[in-house]
Amino acid sequence: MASNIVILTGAGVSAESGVPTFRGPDGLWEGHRVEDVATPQAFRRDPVLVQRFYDARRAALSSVQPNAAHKALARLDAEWPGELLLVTQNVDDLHDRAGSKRLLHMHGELNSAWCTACDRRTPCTGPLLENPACPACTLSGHLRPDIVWFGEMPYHMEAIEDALLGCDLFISIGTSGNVYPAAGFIDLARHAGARCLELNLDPSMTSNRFHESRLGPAGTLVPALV
Ligand SMILES: CC(C)NC(=O)[C@H](Cc1c[nH]c2ccccc12)NC(=O)[C@H](CCCC/N=C(/NCCC(=O)O)S[C@H]1O[C@H](COP(=O)(O)OP(=O)(O)OC[C@H]2O[C@@H](n3cnc4c(N)ncnc43)[C@H](O)[C@@H]2O)[C@@H](O)[C@H]1O)NC(=O)OCc1ccccc1
Repeated sequence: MASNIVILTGAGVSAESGVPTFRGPDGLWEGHRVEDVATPQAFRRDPVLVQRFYDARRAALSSVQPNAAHKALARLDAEWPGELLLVTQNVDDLHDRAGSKRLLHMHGELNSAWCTACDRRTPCTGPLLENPACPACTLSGHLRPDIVWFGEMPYHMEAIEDALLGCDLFISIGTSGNVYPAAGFIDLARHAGARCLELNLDPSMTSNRFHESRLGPAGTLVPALV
C-alpha cells in the first residue's frame, strides 16, 4: 500500500476547464511558438509582446473553473494520511482554487508578479502592460510575470527532488513529457523504487518509462483513481 505520493500535472489537467494546452492543435498563442515568448531574451527583445501574452492568460483565468480532476486531487490532498506532494507545471490557479494545499508551482504563477528592482514577489490579478508600481518598493516599470521561462531554473527543485527520492507512488497527469527537468522526474521516482502511473489523453514522450499508462481525459481518469 503506497504511503508517500508525488503527483506531477501539466496542461492536460486544465484542458477540460478550457485552458489551452501548449502542444495542442492551437499551440497556445497567435502563431507564436511558446519558446519565442516564454524566454528572458524575448522579454528583453519585446517586453510589450510578452506582457500582453501573460496579461491575456491572467485575464482568462476569471472565465475558467477547476474541473473534476482538480477537485479529485484536492480531495486526495485533504484525506491522504501519508506524505503527498502535488507538483504542477501549470501557471494557472485551478489547483489552488480546487483546494489543493500540498502544492508547488514549479514554473511560477500568473497571479504573481516579480519586481526585478527589489526582487520581491507580490500578488497580481491585473495587467502588467501599463507598468504598474511595485506594491513592495513603489518603483514602476520593473514588474515581470512571476513565471519560469525557458533557460531559467524552475522553483522548489530541492523540495521536489527530496519528495521524489522518498516516494513510493509517482503519478503523472496531463503532460507530454517534452519539457525538462519535469520530464525527468519519472527517472528519479523509478530510481527511488516507486510505482509509476501515467494518466494522459495520448501517449507521451515518456510513456514507456511508466509501469502503467491509462489513456483518457483527466476529468474521468483522476476521479476514478481517487
Ligand atoms: C522544449 C524543451 C526541449 N526545452 C526544455 O526542456 C528546456 C531546456 C532543457 C533543459 N534541460 C533539457 C534536457 C533536454 C532537452 C532540453 C532541456 N528546459 C528549460 O529551459 C527549463 C525551464 C522550463 C520551464 C519553462 N516554462 C514553462 N512554463 C512557464 C511558461 C508559460 O507557461 O508560459 S514550460 C511549459 O511548457 C510545458 C508544456 O508541457 P505540458 O504541460 O506537458 O503541455 P503539452 O501541451 O506539451 O501537453 C499536454 C499533454 O496533456 C495531454 N492532454 C490534453 N488534454 C488532456 C485531457 N483532457 N486529459 C488528460 N491529458 C490531456 C496531451 O495528450 C499532452 O500529452 C509545461 O512545462 C509548461 O509549464 N529550465 C532549465 O532547464 O534551466 C536550466 C538552468 C539550470 C541551472 C540554472 C539556471 C537554468
